[in-house]
Amino acid sequence: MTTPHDTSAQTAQRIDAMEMTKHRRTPAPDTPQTRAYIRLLEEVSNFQHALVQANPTAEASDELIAKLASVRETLEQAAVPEAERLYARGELSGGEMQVLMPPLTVEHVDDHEFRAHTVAGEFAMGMNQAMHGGVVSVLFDTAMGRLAMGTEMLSARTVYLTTQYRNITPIGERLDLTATVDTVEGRKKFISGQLWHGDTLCAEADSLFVAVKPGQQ
Ligand SMILES: CCCCCCCCCCCC(=O)SCCNC(=O)CCNC(=O)[C@H](O)C(C)(C)COP(=O)(O)OP(=O)(O)OC[C@H]1O[C@@H](n2cnc3c(N)ncnc32)[C@H](O)[C@@H]1OP(=O)(O)O
Repeated sequence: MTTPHDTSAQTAQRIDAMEMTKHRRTPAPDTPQTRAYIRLLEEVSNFQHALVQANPTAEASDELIAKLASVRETLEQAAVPEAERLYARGELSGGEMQVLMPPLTVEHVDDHEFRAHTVAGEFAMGMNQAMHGGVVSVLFDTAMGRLAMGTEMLSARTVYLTTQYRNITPIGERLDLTATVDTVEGRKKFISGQLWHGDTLCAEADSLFVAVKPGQQ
Protein backbone atom coordinates (compact mmCIF):
# COMPACT_ATOMS: atom_id res chain seq x y z
CA MET A 1 0.00 0.00 0.00
CA THR A 2 1.33 3.45 -0.81
CA THR A 3 0.46 6.76 0.75
CA PRO A 4 -0.14 9.78 -1.52
CA HIS A 5 3.41 11.00 -0.86
CA ASP A 6 5.20 7.65 -1.00
CA THR A 7 7.78 7.58 -3.79
CA SER A 8 8.47 3.84 -3.36
CA ALA A 9 6.62 3.04 -6.59
CA GLN A 10 9.40 4.86 -8.43
CA THR A 11 12.33 3.59 -6.36
CA ALA A 12 11.31 0.09 -5.14
CA GLN A 13 13.60 -2.72 -6.24
CA ARG A 14 13.51 -6.47 -5.83
CA ILE A 15 16.87 -8.00 -6.57
CA ASP A 16 18.78 -11.10 -5.48
CA ALA A 17 18.99 -11.16 -1.66
CA MET A 18 22.73 -11.80 -1.73
CA GLU A 19 23.32 -8.79 -3.99
CA MET A 20 21.24 -6.55 -1.72
CA THR A 21 23.03 -7.87 1.39
CA LYS A 22 26.38 -7.10 -0.21
CA HIS A 23 25.24 -3.53 -0.88
CA ARG A 24 23.80 -3.05 2.61
CA ARG A 25 26.88 -4.39 4.39
CA THR A 26 29.28 -2.27 2.35
CA PRO A 27 29.84 0.86 4.41
CA ALA A 28 28.81 4.08 2.76
CA PRO A 29 31.92 6.01 1.67
CA ASP A 30 33.19 8.45 4.28
CA THR A 31 32.31 11.61 2.40
CA PRO A 32 30.81 14.97 3.37
CA GLN A 33 27.51 13.67 1.91
CA THR A 34 27.52 10.57 4.14
CA ARG A 35 28.53 12.52 7.24
CA ALA A 36 25.78 15.08 6.60
CA TYR A 37 23.25 12.27 6.07
CA ILE A 38 24.20 10.75 9.44
CA ARG A 39 23.65 14.14 11.07
CA LEU A 40 20.26 14.31 9.32
CA LEU A 41 19.27 10.89 10.72
CA GLU A 42 20.35 12.00 14.21
CA GLU A 43 18.14 15.07 13.88
CA VAL A 44 15.22 12.90 12.67
CA SER A 45 15.72 10.66 15.70
CA ASN A 46 15.79 13.70 18.00
CA PHE A 47 12.63 14.89 16.26
CA GLN A 48 10.89 11.57 16.94
CA HIS A 49 11.69 11.77 20.65
CA ALA A 50 10.50 15.40 20.81
CA LEU A 51 7.34 14.57 18.83
CA VAL A 52 6.05 11.99 21.30
CA GLN A 53 6.71 14.27 24.28
CA ALA A 54 5.00 17.40 22.92
CA ASN A 55 1.41 18.66 22.99
CA PRO A 56 1.71 21.43 20.37
CA THR A 57 -1.13 23.89 19.95
CA ALA A 58 -3.25 23.50 16.82
CA GLU A 59 -1.48 26.52 15.32
CA ALA A 60 1.94 25.04 16.11
CA SER A 61 0.93 21.70 14.58
CA ASP A 62 -0.23 23.43 11.39
CA GLU A 63 3.06 25.32 11.23
CA LEU A 64 5.02 22.10 11.71
CA ILE A 65 2.98 20.29 9.06
CA ALA A 66 3.85 22.99 6.50
CA LYS A 67 7.55 22.81 7.41
CA LEU A 68 7.57 19.02 7.29
CA ALA A 69 5.83 18.97 3.91
CA SER A 70 8.58 21.22 2.57
CA VAL A 71 11.27 18.94 4.06
CA ARG A 72 9.57 15.87 2.61
CA GLU A 73 9.49 17.43 -0.87
CA THR A 74 13.24 18.06 -0.66
CA LEU A 75 13.80 14.39 0.21
CA GLU A 76 11.46 13.14 -2.53
CA GLN A 77 13.50 15.03 -5.08
CA ALA A 78 16.61 13.15 -3.88
CA ALA A 79 14.99 9.66 -3.87
CA VAL A 80 17.10 6.84 -5.39
CA PRO A 81 16.59 3.06 -5.83
CA GLU A 82 17.21 0.90 -2.74
CA ALA A 83 20.54 -0.46 -3.96
CA GLU A 84 21.93 3.08 -4.20
CA ARG A 85 20.77 4.39 -0.82
CA LEU A 86 22.91 5.49 2.09
CA TYR A 87 20.24 4.41 4.59
CA ALA A 88 21.06 1.37 6.80
CA ARG A 89 24.41 0.83 5.10
CA GLY A 90 27.43 -0.85 6.65
CA GLU A 91 28.31 -3.20 9.46
CA LEU A 92 26.44 -0.95 11.86
CA SER A 93 23.17 -0.76 9.98
CA GLY A 94 21.45 -1.23 13.34
CA GLY A 95 23.40 1.81 14.51
CA GLU A 96 23.52 5.43 13.49
CA MET A 97 22.53 4.80 9.85
CA GLN A 98 18.89 4.00 10.64
CA VAL A 99 15.92 5.35 12.62
CA LEU A 100 13.83 2.16 12.91
CA MET A 101 15.12 1.24 16.36
CA PRO A 102 17.32 2.57 19.16
CA PRO A 103 20.87 2.63 17.78
CA LEU A 104 22.94 -0.42 18.66
CA THR A 105 26.61 0.10 19.49
CA VAL A 106 28.27 -3.20 18.57
CA GLU A 107 31.06 -4.29 20.91
CA HIS A 108 31.81 -7.69 19.42
CA VAL A 109 30.60 -9.97 16.66
CA ASP A 110 32.06 -13.20 15.29
CA ASP A 111 30.53 -16.48 14.11
CA HIS A 112 29.39 -17.49 17.63
CA GLU A 113 28.65 -14.42 19.71
CA PHE A 114 27.26 -10.89 19.40
CA ARG A 115 27.44 -8.16 22.06
CA ALA A 116 26.06 -4.64 21.84
CA HIS A 117 24.51 -1.93 23.97
CA THR A 118 21.96 0.80 23.47
CA VAL A 119 20.05 3.56 25.25
CA ALA A 120 16.50 4.02 24.00
CA GLY A 121 14.73 7.39 23.81
CA GLU A 122 11.06 8.10 24.40
CA PHE A 123 10.09 7.25 20.80
CA ALA A 124 10.76 3.58 21.68
CA MET A 125 8.43 3.67 24.68
CA GLY A 126 5.29 1.58 25.04
CA MET A 127 4.17 3.40 28.17
CA ASN A 128 5.22 4.23 31.70
CA GLN A 129 8.91 4.49 30.77
CA ALA A 130 8.98 0.88 29.53
CA MET A 131 10.13 -0.03 26.03
CA HIS A 132 7.48 -1.19 23.56
CA GLY A 133 7.60 -4.98 23.22
CA GLY A 134 7.85 -4.77 19.45
CA VAL A 135 10.95 -2.61 19.77
CA VAL A 136 12.50 -5.23 22.06
CA SER A 137 11.86 -7.80 19.33
CA VAL A 138 13.32 -5.65 16.55
CA LEU A 139 16.48 -5.26 18.61
CA PHE A 140 16.70 -9.04 18.95
CA ASP A 141 15.98 -9.58 15.25
CA THR A 142 18.75 -7.17 14.29
CA ALA A 143 21.32 -8.55 16.74
CA MET A 144 20.56 -12.17 15.94
CA GLY A 145 20.31 -11.46 12.23
CA ARG A 146 23.73 -9.84 12.30
CA LEU A 147 25.12 -12.84 14.18
CA ALA A 148 23.54 -15.22 11.65
CA MET A 149 25.42 -13.37 8.92
CA GLY A 150 28.65 -14.13 10.75
CA THR A 151 32.10 -13.12 9.60
CA GLU A 152 31.29 -14.15 6.02
CA MET A 153 28.36 -11.72 5.93
CA LEU A 154 25.95 -14.38 4.65
CA SER A 155 22.48 -13.27 3.65
CA ALA A 156 20.20 -14.80 6.30
CA ARG A 157 16.53 -14.38 7.08
CA THR A 158 14.47 -14.81 10.22
CA VAL A 159 12.27 -17.94 10.09
CA TYR A 160 10.98 -17.44 13.63
CA LEU A 161 11.76 -15.26 16.60
CA THR A 162 10.15 -15.92 19.99
CA THR A 163 10.55 -13.26 22.66
CA GLN A 164 9.92 -13.81 26.36
CA TYR A 165 9.45 -10.60 28.34
CA ARG A 166 10.81 -11.09 31.87
CA ASN A 167 10.96 -7.53 33.29
CA ILE A 168 10.21 -4.09 31.90
CA THR A 169 12.92 -2.70 29.63
CA PRO A 170 13.67 0.84 30.80
CA ILE A 171 13.86 3.90 28.55
CA GLY A 172 16.88 6.18 28.97
CA GLU A 173 19.12 3.58 30.61
CA ARG A 174 21.97 1.53 29.21
CA LEU A 175 20.82 -1.90 27.97
CA ASP A 176 23.15 -4.76 27.06
CA LEU A 177 22.20 -7.15 24.28
CA THR A 178 23.90 -10.51 23.76
CA ALA A 179 23.26 -13.30 21.30
CA THR A 180 24.81 -16.74 20.83
CA VAL A 181 24.68 -19.33 18.05
CA ASP A 182 23.49 -22.49 19.79
CA THR A 183 23.31 -24.91 16.85
CA VAL A 184 24.19 -24.89 13.16
CA GLU A 185 22.45 -27.37 10.81
CA GLY A 186 23.32 -26.73 7.17
CA ARG A 187 21.70 -23.41 6.22
CA LYS A 188 19.99 -23.16 9.63
CA LYS A 189 21.33 -21.31 12.67
CA PHE A 190 19.48 -21.56 15.97
CA ILE A 191 20.30 -18.43 17.96
CA SER A 192 19.35 -17.29 21.46
CA GLY A 193 19.67 -13.83 22.96
CA GLN A 194 19.23 -11.82 26.15
CA LEU A 195 18.54 -8.16 26.85
CA TRP A 196 19.88 -6.92 30.18
CA HIS A 197 19.53 -3.78 32.30
CA GLY A 198 22.45 -4.19 34.67
CA ASP A 199 21.85 -7.52 36.40
CA THR A 200 18.17 -7.59 35.49
CA LEU A 201 17.13 -9.81 32.60
CA CYS A 202 14.57 -7.75 30.66
CA ALA A 203 13.87 -10.20 27.85
CA GLU A 204 15.21 -13.27 26.13
CA ALA A 205 14.59 -14.72 22.69
CA ASP A 206 15.03 -17.86 20.60
CA SER A 207 15.23 -17.78 16.87
CA LEU A 208 15.94 -19.66 13.69
CA PHE A 209 17.73 -17.96 10.82
CA VAL A 210 18.15 -19.57 7.40
CA ALA A 211 20.77 -18.52 4.87
CA VAL A 212 19.10 -17.63 1.60
CA LYS A 213 19.90 -19.60 -1.54
CA PRO A 214 21.24 -17.98 -4.70
CA GLY A 215 18.36 -16.48 -6.65
CA GLN A 216 16.09 -15.95 -3.63
CA GLN A 217 14.69 -12.46 -3.18
C1 LIG B 1 23.85 -4.09 14.42
C2 LIG B 1 24.04 -4.34 12.93
C3 LIG B 1 23.00 -5.22 12.36
C4 LIG B 1 23.06 -5.31 10.89
C5 LIG B 1 22.42 -6.54 10.36
C6 LIG B 1 20.96 -6.47 10.34
C7 LIG B 1 20.37 -7.84 10.12
C8 LIG B 1 18.91 -7.77 10.13
C9 LIG B 1 18.33 -9.15 9.93
C10 LIG B 1 16.85 -9.06 9.84
C11 LIG B 1 16.34 -10.38 9.31
C12 LIG B 1 14.88 -10.29 9.02
O1 LIG B 1 14.12 -9.69 9.74
S1 LIG B 1 14.33 -11.10 7.63
C13 LIG B 1 12.65 -10.61 7.52
C14 LIG B 1 11.69 -11.56 8.25
N1 LIG B 1 11.76 -12.89 7.66
C15 LIG B 1 11.19 -13.17 6.47
O2 LIG B 1 10.57 -12.36 5.80
C16 LIG B 1 11.41 -14.59 5.98
C17 LIG B 1 10.28 -15.06 5.07
N2 LIG B 1 10.52 -16.47 4.72
C18 LIG B 1 11.33 -16.79 3.69
O3 LIG B 1 11.78 -15.92 2.93
C19 LIG B 1 11.65 -18.23 3.51
O4 LIG B 1 10.79 -18.99 4.34
C20 LIG B 1 13.11 -18.56 3.84
C21 LIG B 1 14.06 -17.91 2.81
C22 LIG B 1 13.50 -18.05 5.26
C23 LIG B 1 13.31 -20.06 3.86
O5 LIG B 1 12.74 -20.57 2.67
P1 LIG B 1 13.45 -21.79 1.92
O6 LIG B 1 14.79 -21.39 1.47
O7 LIG B 1 12.49 -22.24 0.86
O8 LIG B 1 13.66 -22.84 3.04
P2 LIG B 1 12.75 -24.00 3.63
O9 LIG B 1 13.20 -25.23 2.90
O10 LIG B 1 11.33 -23.66 3.67
O11 LIG B 1 13.26 -24.02 5.13
C24 LIG B 1 14.64 -24.13 5.41
C25 LIG B 1 14.79 -25.03 6.63
O12 LIG B 1 14.14 -24.37 7.75
C26 LIG B 1 13.14 -25.25 8.30
N3 LIG B 1 12.03 -24.45 8.79
C27 LIG B 1 11.26 -23.61 8.08
N4 LIG B 1 10.37 -23.04 8.89
C28 LIG B 1 10.57 -23.52 10.14
C29 LIG B 1 9.97 -23.31 11.41
N5 LIG B 1 8.99 -22.43 11.59
N6 LIG B 1 10.46 -23.98 12.47
C30 LIG B 1 11.49 -24.85 12.32
N7 LIG B 1 12.10 -25.08 11.14
C31 LIG B 1 11.64 -24.44 10.07
C32 LIG B 1 12.75 -26.16 7.16
O13 LIG B 1 12.23 -27.39 7.66
C33 LIG B 1 14.10 -26.38 6.48
O14 LIG B 1 14.87 -27.29 7.24
P3 LIG B 1 15.72 -28.46 6.53
O15 LIG B 1 14.73 -29.35 5.85
O16 LIG B 1 16.64 -27.76 5.55
O17 LIG B 1 16.44 -29.11 7.66
